[in-house]
Amino acid sequence: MSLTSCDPKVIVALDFDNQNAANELILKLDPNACRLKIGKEMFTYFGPDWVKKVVALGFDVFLDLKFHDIPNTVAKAVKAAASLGVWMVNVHASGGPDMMKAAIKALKETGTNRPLLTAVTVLTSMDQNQLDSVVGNIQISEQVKRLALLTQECGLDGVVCSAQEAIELRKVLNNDFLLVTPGIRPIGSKTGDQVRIATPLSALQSGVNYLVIGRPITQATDPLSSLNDINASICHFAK
Ligand SMILES: O=c1ccn([C@@H]2O[C@H](COP(=O)(O)O)[C@@H](O)[C@H]2O)c(=O)[nH]1
Repeated sequence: MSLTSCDPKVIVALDFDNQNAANELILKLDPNACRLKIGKEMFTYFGPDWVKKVVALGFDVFLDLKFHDIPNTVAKAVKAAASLGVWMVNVHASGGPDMMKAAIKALKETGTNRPLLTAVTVLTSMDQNQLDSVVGNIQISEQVKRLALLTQECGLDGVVCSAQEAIELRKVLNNDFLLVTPGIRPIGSKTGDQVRIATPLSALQSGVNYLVIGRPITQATDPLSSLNDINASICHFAK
């Protein structure tokens, strides 16, 4: 079953080292059925011109470069990302309030059709031990909540978090503040390096806005069928 929606919930993470392989998949996809995410690997190999080509095909593109630097540098970087016509860009919330405020200010100055700006809270590959070795003495759920509230105070559009935190976050954040969640694994798919995972349906039931899904689609024998199955499983949430 294929499903088309004017607000596709699935963002397909294109993590390929081969542009032809990515293009082959993209040509099978429908911008009404999914959005696309281009991350550090593909951006580093294939650059801004390729991003513009994907945008020109009509896809909403999340440029997932997770900027984390001093405010002036990040402000200029998000402005450069906006010039590619992408739908969403992101920074690390742990870069702090001055950096996040500089980034959203720079985007607002680019005009009304600016990309959405989200901030990464705690990577979905991290468990409590990993977090303890970076930031001591705080539970993952608390750290995610702290960074999400800070991100909202700084005026950004949403956060990247795990769907496991969504129910608690929805209690304290504005309804229109976006929750974008990687670590999505349909039942039976390999976890890989993801730790804080959820199924597509349970994520949306928890209040998530967008599902970032890479390998369960891109590494499937039939990626289009995998995407269609996921969309069918969440058709209740399609607008
Ligand atoms: O906390 C985060 C932030 C970003 N990601 C990115 O999402 C995709 C997930 O791909 P899968 O193949 O579905 O695991 C990947 O591009 C990551 O860089 C994340 O996983 N967690």
